[in-house]
Amino acid sequence: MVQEPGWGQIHAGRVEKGAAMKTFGFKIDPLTGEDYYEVYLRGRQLLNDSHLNKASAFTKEERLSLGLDGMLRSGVSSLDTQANRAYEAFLRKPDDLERYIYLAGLQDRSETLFYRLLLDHLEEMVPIVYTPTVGQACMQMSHIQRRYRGIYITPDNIANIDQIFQGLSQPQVNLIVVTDGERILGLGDLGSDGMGISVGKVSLYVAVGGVHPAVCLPMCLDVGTNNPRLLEDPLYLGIRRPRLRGAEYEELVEKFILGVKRNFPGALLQWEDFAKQTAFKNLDRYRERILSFNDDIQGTGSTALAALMTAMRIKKSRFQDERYVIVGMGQAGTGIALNILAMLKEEGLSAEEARKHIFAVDMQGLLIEGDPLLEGPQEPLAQRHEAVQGWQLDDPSRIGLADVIRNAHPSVLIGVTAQPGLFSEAILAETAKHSERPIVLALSNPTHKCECTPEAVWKATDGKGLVATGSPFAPMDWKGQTLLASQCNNMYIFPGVGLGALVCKASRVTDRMFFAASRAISEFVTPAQEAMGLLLPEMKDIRQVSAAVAAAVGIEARNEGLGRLLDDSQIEAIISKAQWEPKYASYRPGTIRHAD
Ligand SMILES: O=C([O-])CC(=O)C(=O)O
Ligand SMILES: [Mg+2]
Repeated sequence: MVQEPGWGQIHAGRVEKGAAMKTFGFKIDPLTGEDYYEVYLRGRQLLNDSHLNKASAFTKEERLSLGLDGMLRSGVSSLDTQANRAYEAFLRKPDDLERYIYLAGLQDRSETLFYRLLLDHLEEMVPIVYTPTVGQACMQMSHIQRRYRGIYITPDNIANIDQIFQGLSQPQVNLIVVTDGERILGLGDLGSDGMGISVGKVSLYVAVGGVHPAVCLPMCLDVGTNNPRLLEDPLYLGIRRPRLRGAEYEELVEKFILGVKRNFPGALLQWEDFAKQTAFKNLDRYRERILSFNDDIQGTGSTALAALMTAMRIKKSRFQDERYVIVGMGQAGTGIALNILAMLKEEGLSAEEARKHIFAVDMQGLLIEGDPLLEGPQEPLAQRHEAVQGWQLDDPSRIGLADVIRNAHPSVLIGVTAQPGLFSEAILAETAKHSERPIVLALSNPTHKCECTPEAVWKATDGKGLVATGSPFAPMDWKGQTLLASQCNNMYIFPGVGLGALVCKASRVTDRMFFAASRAISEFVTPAQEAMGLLLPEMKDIRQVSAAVAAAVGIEARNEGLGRLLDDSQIEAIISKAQWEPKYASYRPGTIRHAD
């Protein structure tokens, strides 16, 4: 008789001493070399496990050997047929939020089927499980919550972090995406409703990067919220109190990091959607102590760098031939500006020379040395007083964007402000006066927050401007030619960086690895795509782009002495083998083992 483990048995039935029972293990048959999963669940529990459930795709043999007889309708569907059935259901949903809820439900039922469907309809579904609909879902998460996914750490349970991690049933954890929900996309503090963003990023790690879904863990540090809408909402499911701050917050983060290191040594941690100050502090404090990076600072910064690299190639110019204005010194703006600074230095400019090329504008106007509002990472981006002497200003108390355009003649405009229309007709016309082929990155999301449309740039520059935007825009015909604007989103970077760092066992994620990733992305853009104005690859190629990014990261890790010592072709081969494809593994019933 097949034994179905009950609760007590699950906790007593430990595969390793001190660990909860795993639901399955990755195995290879030594005789045949076949890969298979040794499955420890039976019957209804197997059907309820999203990593293992095949539903109608369980074969007749599996139904008998895994205690499923009678629990399924007799028809056996292939994964493709299941995906067709699921697509029909998806299309029946009336709006994007309902489509999100449907896909979340599907992911809870069968990860393999969810990822098959997502990969088959990537361009249609990425905007649902990810930006922009994931934002809408996070706004209402306590109202649409279905099954829980991932792990919530709170001030009340941080002391039990080891038990919590050891209670996970997945076979291993290699990748963690964590948020504290304080700055979700451009939507502000969403408390632990922000878990949706960790879940969405993990979905892209799997679909786009090819990381195995059973080794990923979305996490949320629920440390309260300062959002009155949530605090007053009777349905809100997070901790109902103001955010933990200062030493208490830092202590919790420290215990969290130590918990991750103790339980999952070698795992990669992605910081996601923290508020700016916390984001920089955590990155700085932990990047040498744990394999980690910040997606909003480094990920977005590197995607923008890739777009700029392509633009330079199209223009046949170097970074030092351009002058840059970056408006909005949040995480993305600062990350982009620091990357440009690094490229200028790589081209041989001194820090002082490089500084002269960058005009960073925030709330207070152009950043100038000595400004008491300057934050740590912004110091090398502030202009010297001499650089702006003699400028003609609209208002002598503040140097605004229009002043910078008129006096400094920048050829690259980067907006990360969430101020729609900031790059007005007048701004674009003035820019075009001094630069025949300006580069404009209007990165604010969603669409209605964009600093300008691609069309406005092409109108101001007679179709010569090079544009990328945060949200997707339709192509445009310009004098018989099709012009395109790329979507500049960190999804081009993080899945590949994560895959490369993990597979090549990097001990840290360095800035040079991000540069290598940016180069790999830019090199993926073909001359034909460049001719249409694309600065980044097309979404349909994103899985191969992620493999190229992963290989570039692995090679750079090796070169820096931080990763596996393999030659380039070996690295490419292990990356391509590592990319998980959504298809059903074969299962063999394993014996449920008990702790001694
Ligand atoms: O998730 C995205 O689309 C980009 C991102 O990291 C953010 O806006 O915070
Ligand atoms: Mg983010």
